[in-house]
Parts: sequence; structure tokens; C-alpha cells
Amino acid sequence: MVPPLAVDIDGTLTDGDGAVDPRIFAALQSWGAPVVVATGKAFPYPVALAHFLRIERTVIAENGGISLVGDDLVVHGDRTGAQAVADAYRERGHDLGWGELDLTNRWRETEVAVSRDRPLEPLEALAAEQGLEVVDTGYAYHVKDPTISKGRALASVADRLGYDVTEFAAVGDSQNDAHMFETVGVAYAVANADEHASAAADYVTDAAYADGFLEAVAEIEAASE
Ligand SMILES: O=C(O)COP(=O)(O)O
Ligand SMILES: [Mg+2]
Repeated sequence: MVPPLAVDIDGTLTDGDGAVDPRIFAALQSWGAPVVVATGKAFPYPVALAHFLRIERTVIAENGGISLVGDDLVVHGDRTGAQAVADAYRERGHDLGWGELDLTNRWRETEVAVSRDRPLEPLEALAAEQGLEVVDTGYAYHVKDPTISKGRALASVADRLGYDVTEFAAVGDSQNDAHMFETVGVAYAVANADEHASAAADYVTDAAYADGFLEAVAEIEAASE
């Protein structure tokens, strides 16, 4: 019996260009236990992925700021502090880097993401003034509540699914997966992972990106036989 699986999106289910690799579809659709898509992206992204893959709508978004188990939605926190940081950052002449539509932040409820080509030092200083942190996922800088994490949200989701979080396996690639890795039973970092994720993982795959994910799930399955 395979364990329940928590899986990151960017850098894990994607290729090096950030496109979801279609080879992961069957792996998620055929997994013999619950799958939790756990991402730093805004809530609509993992919901859409689950919808179009026709897998259970069991997702974590915004680095743990939002969790959904079926119709049970929990928002952990709010965006007030992060928005104050974004406003002060703009007042210093730095936009968030996503253009007018800002689809990266349009639907965020608990944090704000800033493009990695924007200055980090003033962002970190402004976040610290609000008691917030800046997490670099390799895809964006996230201004967030330091007490919120994918790991903390996964413990809540596991409980709502009737599992202990230590029964989970997890696969991911960056700093925003590290606490989740320390929370689950077994954690795999893909070869392209940053030093935070690699250090927190039990294993690092030989292959990168979606190839690394497929390698990890094959090993998790083999270990469960
Ligand atoms: O949105 C990001 O910055 C990273 O997203 P991820 O947690 O799915 O890798
Ligand atoms: Mg990632």
C-alpha cells in the first residue's frame, strides 16, 4: 500500500521551463492513496490542476496559507501585513514585477509574491518591520507569515483526511518545502532542489524536475511493496 503523497508543483511536476510535464498526470491519477498538491502558488492554480486531472481536490496553496479538502476550505491568516509591505515597497519605487494584471497576486489571500528580478534587501527589511519573512522558492519571493508553512498546513490536511502527517511521503524542490519535508515520514528533493530542500530531505533524486518526481514516486512505490 503506497503512502499518501504531498507534492510540490513548480520545479517538481514541471520541466526546466516551468511547464507541467504531462508524464506526471498518470502518476498522480493512479496513485493508490490520497494526493495533496502543495504549492506556493495562488489557490486557483492547484485547484485547476486537480480539476483537469480529475483527482481529488485536496490542495495546499500560498505556502500553506490556504488548504482545501474537498469542500472544507481553511484560510490560515490574511494578507494585511503582506499588502502593507507591498504598498511600502511600491512607495520606494519598486513594483512587484508582474505587470498591470498581476495574475500572480490577484487571487492571493494570505501573502504577496514578488518577482525575483526585483531588489530583495528592501523587501526583506520591510517584511521584518511587519514581523513577516521573505521566502525564495526559485520562482518568486514570497512575503508571508513565518508561522505559516506547507508543513503546518499538511498536518491539518492529514488530520482532515484521517491520517497522521508522518504517514505521508513528500516530493519538492525548494526552501518552501523544507518544513514539509521535516514533517512527513519520507521526503524526496529532486536534483534541481535548492540547499534548504536538499538538506531537509531524506533522499535527493538523481534526475531533475519531473524526471526526479517520477524517480521518487517509483522509489516510494517500491519501498511500499
Ligand atoms: O509559486 C512559487 O513561487 C513556487 O511554487 P511551488 O511551491 O509550487 O514550487
Ligand atoms: Mg517548488
